[in-house]
Amino acid sequence: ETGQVTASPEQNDSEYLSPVTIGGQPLTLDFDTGSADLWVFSNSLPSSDSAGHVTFDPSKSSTFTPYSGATWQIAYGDGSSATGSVGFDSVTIGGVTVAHQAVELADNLSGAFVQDTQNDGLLGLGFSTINTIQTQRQKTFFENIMPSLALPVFTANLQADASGTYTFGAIDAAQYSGPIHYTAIDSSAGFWQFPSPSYTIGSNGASVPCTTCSPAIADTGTSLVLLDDDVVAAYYAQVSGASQDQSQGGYVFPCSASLPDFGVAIGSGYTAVLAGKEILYEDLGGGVCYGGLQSNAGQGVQIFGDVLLRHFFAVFDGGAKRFGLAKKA
Ligand SMILES: N[C@H]1[C@H](O)[C@@H](Sc2ccccc2)[C@@H]2OC[C@H]1O2
Repeated sequence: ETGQVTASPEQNDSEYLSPVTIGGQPLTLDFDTGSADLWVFSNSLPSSDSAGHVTFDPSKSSTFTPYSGATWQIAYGDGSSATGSVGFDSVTIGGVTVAHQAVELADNLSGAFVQDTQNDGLLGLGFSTINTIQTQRQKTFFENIMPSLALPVFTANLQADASGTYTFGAIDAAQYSGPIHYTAIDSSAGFWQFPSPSYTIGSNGASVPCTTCSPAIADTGTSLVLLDDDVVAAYYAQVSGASQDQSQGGYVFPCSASLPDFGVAIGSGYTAVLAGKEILYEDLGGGVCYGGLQSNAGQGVQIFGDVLLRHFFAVFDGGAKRFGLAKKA
């Protein structure tokens, strides 16, 4: 079987939200290849937290079964966090159903989630080695559905400022052109992780070997591209007027600045290049713009988020444990 759903951008393409049905209840979730928990706003949240969100009410689902005693607690790379209880229910995405999916019900959330009222929760598409359910971690939607899919894959075709697509079980030839450039992934840390041993700056920029560069992860739930400090410093050294602005939390530059192209190695065989203009992430006003490339604050991993992914067709191959990028159709 195969399934397909829309991926709708929030402001600045900061995240993408997709329709999911849980126990017959429609919710809008943020599909996140950088985590492995499926959690939803639930009616057990204080109304001050759930105001503006759609909440899942297990008592209204005829197929929900509590997982008594199980709990979960997650802390994300951006400092957000959530905790709660667990049950099992039927989860359908684009016509594809897992009958007995672990569904995590939030009963406590950090502010960023509360304020993000279009977002009713997250659907983790990472590897369940990092699922936070205790005392027994549970599988992701993709891991559960994989054996039933025509192909053990899902693809992300996110768009810049437009509605895109997640597809499960097929690599839709209508969505890309030319070859898909694959790299093997190492899932041992729970991510779609691969080496990124070089980068390029400028059109026809020479490839700069970076043997000490941190490995990269493909993370649909991260807005920006977060790079090792020396890489991001090398880029903005080529942008006149660029500076690190503590109050804005990163590199800013004059909106009129000329931005060089930037390419990152996807494994050792392919460099994904972003045009300079695609590096302008947000106009902060007053002629100051915020960059889509920022520091990973020494996290030891480079995070290739939506600023990169929205310019490519991305293949997450759970069968062959590989990640691939292609040009969009
Ligand atoms: N994988 C990512 C995850 O999806 C988000 S969680 C999130 C927080 C607030 C609003 C929306 C989502 C967080 O930022 C980077 C990393 O952690």
